[in-house]
Amino acid sequence: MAERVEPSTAVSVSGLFKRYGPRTAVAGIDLDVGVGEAFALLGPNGAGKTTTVNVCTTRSLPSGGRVRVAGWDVASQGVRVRRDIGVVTQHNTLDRSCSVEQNLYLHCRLFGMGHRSARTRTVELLETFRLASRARVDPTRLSGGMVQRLQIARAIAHRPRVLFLDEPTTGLDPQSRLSLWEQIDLLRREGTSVLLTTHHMEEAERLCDRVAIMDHGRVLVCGTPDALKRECGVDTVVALTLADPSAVPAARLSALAHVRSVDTVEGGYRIGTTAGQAHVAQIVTAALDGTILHLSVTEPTLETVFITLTGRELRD
Ligand SMILES: Nc1ncnc2c1ncn2[C@@H]1O[C@H](COP(=O)(O)OP(=O)(O)OP(=O)(O)O)[C@@H](O)[C@H]1O
Repeated sequence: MAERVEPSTAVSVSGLFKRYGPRTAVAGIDLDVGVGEAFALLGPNGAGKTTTVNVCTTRSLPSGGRVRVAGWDVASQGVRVRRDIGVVTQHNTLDRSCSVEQNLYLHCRLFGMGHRSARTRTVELLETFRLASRARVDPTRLSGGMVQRLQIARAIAHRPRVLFLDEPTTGLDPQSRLSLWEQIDLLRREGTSVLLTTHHMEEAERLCDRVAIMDHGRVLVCGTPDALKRECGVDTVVALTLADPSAVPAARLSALAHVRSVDTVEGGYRIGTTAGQAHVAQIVTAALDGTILHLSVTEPTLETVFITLTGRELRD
């Protein structure tokens, strides 16, 4: 009988390294996802998010470190891990030779359910994921949003303890994204632990209790979205679009009191300040030479946190 540690965490990653030949994809990370928690790995392309998920879901072996999922060790207890997880990868892995309902039914049978329970579960999932009217159609005839709903429905059909979602809404239109977020909320309320990867900061913030920001195979920071934003040292972000940005040197803005960061963006600057909105006027005055076309004053986001940490934008 394989040894199992009753998990206090859904996912426990300790000193994980993953190398592909000379390339280090994950450079020694530590993470814990609590039972019932929704956790996001947020970062740009190539940060190491998918590699981390691949190790957690036993698709690839760690080069170093230890990973436990639902209490099982991914390297030595892979079969046990696989029974306790649901996985939605970045690719459409639906069986195109089967109908929508058969994709669900066969998954249930593969995970050991009898005919009757598999039928009942299939009907329940079709209803929950609003796919009942498409039950008999071929998955190639579904919209992108429906494909993702079906992939999630299938991933949770056997009631896994931990659900892994790799970029679940990439490529979806805003309405389908919102609808998928509602489905993920539902799973959360039912107590499923969720680890999702995304490069979409609103998604991380909207869906997850905690976020780890990754870059170049490392975790830069980890915490609740509110804590990360508080700790980034910026409380107001002023975005300026100028007719002539060259007339306003970045150094002039950086030299202003309470300005913490100045990033050059297309057509202007994004300025992080530490003095609330009280000092926006001094920024406006300093930028008048460039003729201001647009000005916005917002609170920091996870994007601000990423920029503060790396000097780069999260989006490509
Ligand atoms: N099978 C592989 N062989 C070689 N290098 C790989 C392999 N898989 C990933 N990498 C490299 O490891 C690094 C991390 O990739 P990974 O896919 O984990 O990043 P990511 O954050 O998930 O980004 P994306 O959103 O683009 O998938 C990248 O430099 C990538 O090229």
